[in-house]
Amino acid sequence: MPATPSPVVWSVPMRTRFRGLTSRDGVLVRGDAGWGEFSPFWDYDATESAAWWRAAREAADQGWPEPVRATVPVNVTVPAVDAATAHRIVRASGGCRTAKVKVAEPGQTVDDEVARLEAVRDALGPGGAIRVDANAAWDVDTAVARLAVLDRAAGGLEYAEQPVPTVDDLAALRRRTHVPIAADESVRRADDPLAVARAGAADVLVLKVQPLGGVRACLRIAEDCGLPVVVSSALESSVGLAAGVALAAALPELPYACGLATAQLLTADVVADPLLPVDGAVPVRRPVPDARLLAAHAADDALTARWHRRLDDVLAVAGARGPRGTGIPTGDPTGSPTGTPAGDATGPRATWTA
Ligand SMILES: O=C(O)CCC(=O)C1=CC=C[C@@H](O)[C@@H]1C(=O)O
Ligand SMILES: [Mg+2]
Repeated sequence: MPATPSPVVWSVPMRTRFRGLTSRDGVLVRGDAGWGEFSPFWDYDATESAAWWRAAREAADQGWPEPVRATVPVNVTVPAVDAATAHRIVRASGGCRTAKVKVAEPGQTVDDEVARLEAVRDALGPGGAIRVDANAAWDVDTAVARLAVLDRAAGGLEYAEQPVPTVDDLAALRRRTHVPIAADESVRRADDPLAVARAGAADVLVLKVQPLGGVRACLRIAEDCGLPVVVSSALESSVGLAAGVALAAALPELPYACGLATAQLLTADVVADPLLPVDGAVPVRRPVPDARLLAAHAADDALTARWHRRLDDVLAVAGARGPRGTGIPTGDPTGSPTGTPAGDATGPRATWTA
């Protein structure tokens, strides 16, 4: 049976608006080691997106380091939804005992956040862990005041993720709150991902495989930063999520549940066996794209062309290799020795010039 040509552009609606997104799209590329996902958010330019491409090529051409564990504990991710919906999401999470709750959503109030956190605590029970993510929305004074309120509402916060924008802000906030601070954007969008650790500005580092350039790059950050780390997704399909799971599986220490249950935020997936939590954990495995699902969720011509142009820009900036490592990326008519998807051949044949 002919395999699905690589690269393939996919698009899937989100179950709930998250990060301003109502749908998620990206590119899957296949190499000798299997399938990789290149899916930088559209606000990342070609220079920043080069790391995302390196992560995809690592997955496709090299594969990942050996795991030291067979399952990865994961948190449920609660978007900026009403209290009843938040409660339902936590209860339907597949046994997650940690919840990350979005706060500081534009247009919402502290009362919305308090109600959401109280509902999440009720759904989790007293033994659960609750963390919040403000995506750098507050100034330091606002963060000091707001974290005190949200800590009470949650019945105790495990940590607050990127409450404020800069490394200096994180350091200043850390001196004024007892809530532990996790750095996310200050790691993945920084020229030096270790700067926040060297500044003593965080208690935890968030590692996302695609923005940081791959599993091995993240393992080096984890080794060098001298802080506990938590793995989190970039809202990928299960093909891309598998890289985050591989990172979490290879880390010597895993003190926190990982933000890798985000397949739950998508209405569909490109694999027949999505990476979803069972009893609060995701198994360490590498799902293979399903040809029929790729066809069902193939991006339209306009979006496919947009991704073609984007990858041309990234390849030009980064001097990166195209799909299949050739430098002249073309549709791949042959099957891959590993990771050949189930089903009959489908999907658009794409050709990209380097
Ligand atoms: O960490 C999680 O629980 C899920 C992933 C997640 O929250 C995010 C993924 C990508 C970008 C952001 O929207 C957000 C984050 O800031 O961590
Ligand atoms: Mg974050």
